[in-house]
Amino acid sequence: MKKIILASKSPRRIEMLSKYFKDIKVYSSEVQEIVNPNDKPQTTVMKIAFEKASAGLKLCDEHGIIIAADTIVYMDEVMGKPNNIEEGFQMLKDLSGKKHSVFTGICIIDTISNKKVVDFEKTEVVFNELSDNEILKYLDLGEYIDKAGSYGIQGYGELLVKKIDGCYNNVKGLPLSKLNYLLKKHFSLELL
Ligand SMILES: Cc1cn([C@H]2C[C@H](O)[C@@H](COP(=O)(O)OP(=O)(O)OP(=O)(O)O)O2)c(=O)[nH]c1=O
Repeated sequence: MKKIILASKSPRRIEMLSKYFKDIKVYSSEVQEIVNPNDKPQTTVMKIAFEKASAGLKLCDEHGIIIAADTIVYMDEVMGKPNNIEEGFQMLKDLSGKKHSVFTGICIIDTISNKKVVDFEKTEVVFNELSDNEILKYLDLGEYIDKAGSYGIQGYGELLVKKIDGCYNNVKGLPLSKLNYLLKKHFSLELL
């Protein structure tokens, strides 16, 4: 069994992957997440996931399957992680009562064969109408800080969400079904 190497510091990604692979190796790949406004959102997340996996490849000193991902919220423009509470407030105000898309790019690299696969998943999310007071109460909980679009669907952010169409884990940052599909198809490996 090949070693699974996760090039991500995201606690959600570590937890989701650890459920299926007992002994994963984690490398925190610090890459500058550059967004070209002319790129489609799926191109943006695939490019960044590729950069993260490539940074992981440079850092790691053992062979295995490197997995990296990048998640953005998209509504007319890319929403990454907020830099401060004011940005968090503005993002949630913009998302209030509307539909947006969450894109996650995945990159998988086999360090021995050097095979590289990049793909993405998209989930549509509809938000409830949020009053300013509700937004402020949510921000006060602090969970917005390290999340694209300033919310976490897996946390108190569940109360902001009216409905979703697509993969739930994709919104959390790692579309496990798509990952399983890609591992099976390209690397003869599967989660179960
Ligand atoms: C929309 C949404 C995002 N997120 C998270 C998933 C991602 O971790 C994060 C977006 O940031 P990313 O840049 O994708 O990832 P990261 O910085 O957390 O980790 P790394 O670069 O080391 O891999 O937002 C949630 O946890 N829940 C949600 O509902």
